[in-house]
Amino acid sequence: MTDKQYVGAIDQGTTSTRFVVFDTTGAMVASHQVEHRQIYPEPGFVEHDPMEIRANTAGIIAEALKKGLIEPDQIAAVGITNQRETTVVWNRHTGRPLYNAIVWQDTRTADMCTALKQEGHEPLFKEKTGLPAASYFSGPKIRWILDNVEGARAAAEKGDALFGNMDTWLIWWLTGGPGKGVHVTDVTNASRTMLMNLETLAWDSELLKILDIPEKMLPRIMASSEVYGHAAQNWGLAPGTPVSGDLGDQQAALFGQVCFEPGEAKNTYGTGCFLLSNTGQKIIHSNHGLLTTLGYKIGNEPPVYALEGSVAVAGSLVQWLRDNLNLIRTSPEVEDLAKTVADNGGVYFVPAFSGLFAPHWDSSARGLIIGMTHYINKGHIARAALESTAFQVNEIFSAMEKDSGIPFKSLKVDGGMAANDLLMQFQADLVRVPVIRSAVLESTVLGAAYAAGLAVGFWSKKEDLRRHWKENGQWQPEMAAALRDKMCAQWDKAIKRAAGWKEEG
Ligand SMILES: Nc1ncnc2c1ncn2[C@@H]1O[C@H](COP(=O)(O)OP(=O)(O)O)[C@@H](O)[C@H]1O
Ligand SMILES: O=P(O)(O)OC[C@H](O)CO
Repeated sequence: MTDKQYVGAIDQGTTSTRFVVFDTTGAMVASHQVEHRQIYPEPGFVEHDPMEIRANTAGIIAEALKKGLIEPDQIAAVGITNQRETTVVWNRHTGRPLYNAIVWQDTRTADMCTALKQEGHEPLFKEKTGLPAASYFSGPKIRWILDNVEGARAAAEKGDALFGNMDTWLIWWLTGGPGKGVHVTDVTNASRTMLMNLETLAWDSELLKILDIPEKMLPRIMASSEVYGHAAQNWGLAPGTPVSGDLGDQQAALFGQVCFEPGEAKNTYGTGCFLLSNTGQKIIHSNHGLLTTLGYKIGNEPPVYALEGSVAVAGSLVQWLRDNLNLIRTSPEVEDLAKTVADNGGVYFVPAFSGLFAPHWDSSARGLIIGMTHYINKGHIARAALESTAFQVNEIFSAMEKDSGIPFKSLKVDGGMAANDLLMQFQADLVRVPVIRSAVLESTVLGAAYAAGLAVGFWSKKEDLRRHWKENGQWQPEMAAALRDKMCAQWDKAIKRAAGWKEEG
């Protein structure tokens, strides 16, 4: 037990990093968030500056505590959750990254993945890691850095270069950096690398050999809730604060939405959109294009697995309407713009900006807007953009039902884009079950706080966390079945036209 009043968690997301402080009831008491630069050096490349993210993280911790009038020594423990797959390789002596972070959305390794398929390796990756050979995952990104950044391979082979996703990078710095920082990750993040064996929860030497990645550079794989190390000076935290929760953001949302039983599922609408369903201690391999992934592992308890449907582009399409087309000034304005028209006017928008993820796994697909006529105005484009998220979710929802063999009775949702009521109604119309929105849209960061708090006795057992969950809004299916089916058929046609667009090379 602890006499401290709060737990804090860092959410290192694709577009921003936030620090949130929670009390014992799971209520948010303070938070602060800053965006970081999106770096697009060429089509298909997406990078972040790891040093910028590191500096932002220190800043937001101090600012959140200041805003909430919270003293650092009132924080019992800190958790972290992160955009998954995004890959950093850095020098262990200086802490300098060898290259920018290669973001999960980046498709530069598409040809490498095609080659893995052509060489017949994909079934082994699927069987051992639950993942197809796709540019989305960390393994190919590490290999790209080793092959393309001068000196990287030699440094990795000597043990001078370390790999990490954003959790590993930040925990290493948080616990002291060069010479002191712990080099760790958790099972959920490791399960997104194409390198971890789902059964042994260890790096798989056969897969490392195929991708030619030295094991020396990989972090130690730990549970999602255990003490990894303690905060160093200069992070705005009391030195010695336990760092004790680590989950990839989508698994953190599953945990934050208290989906602890097999069959419980959640869908998070953020930059991308991710539907995860708890499958308990069973490793279920999908026959419908879903991923098998780790759900969470609490201390010494057995691991919990999940099935996942991943959508690459959801809220980021709204940001694109804002930043690249200047159709709106803020993301929430997309709802008002979409409401200026009664329907999509026949327009379908397939946002395959990073290829298509589940259930298609087509790295060569590219975005399209189809069905254009003189009648179409910006309201229709906004509406089609919002609808594209719901259509993609509907595809993974159906795949999930087919794989599990059990129809869902409802869909629990969260994430920044779930604030959009028009989208929630259209989503309910497509999936034909009630859509139930959690009162805490930031379930991601709450899940990381829960994991950190459980490890230090701030909360004694996960079952106690259920009582904190509250609903904020429900949407019932209203659309006539014939119209819904017609729209889904149009969407299928649009998807087929986006497929296979980019030539190799
Ligand atoms: N009212 C809204 N309608 C549509 N999209 C929204 C709305 N509010 C936020 N978004 C989108 O949601 C995303 C932010 O959600 P968040 O959960 O913070 O994402 P992440 O954790 O991926 O950074 C952004 O892409 C933004 O464009
Ligand atoms: O940053 P988010 O919340 O969109 O999440 C990104 C995912 O973790 C990518 O797999």
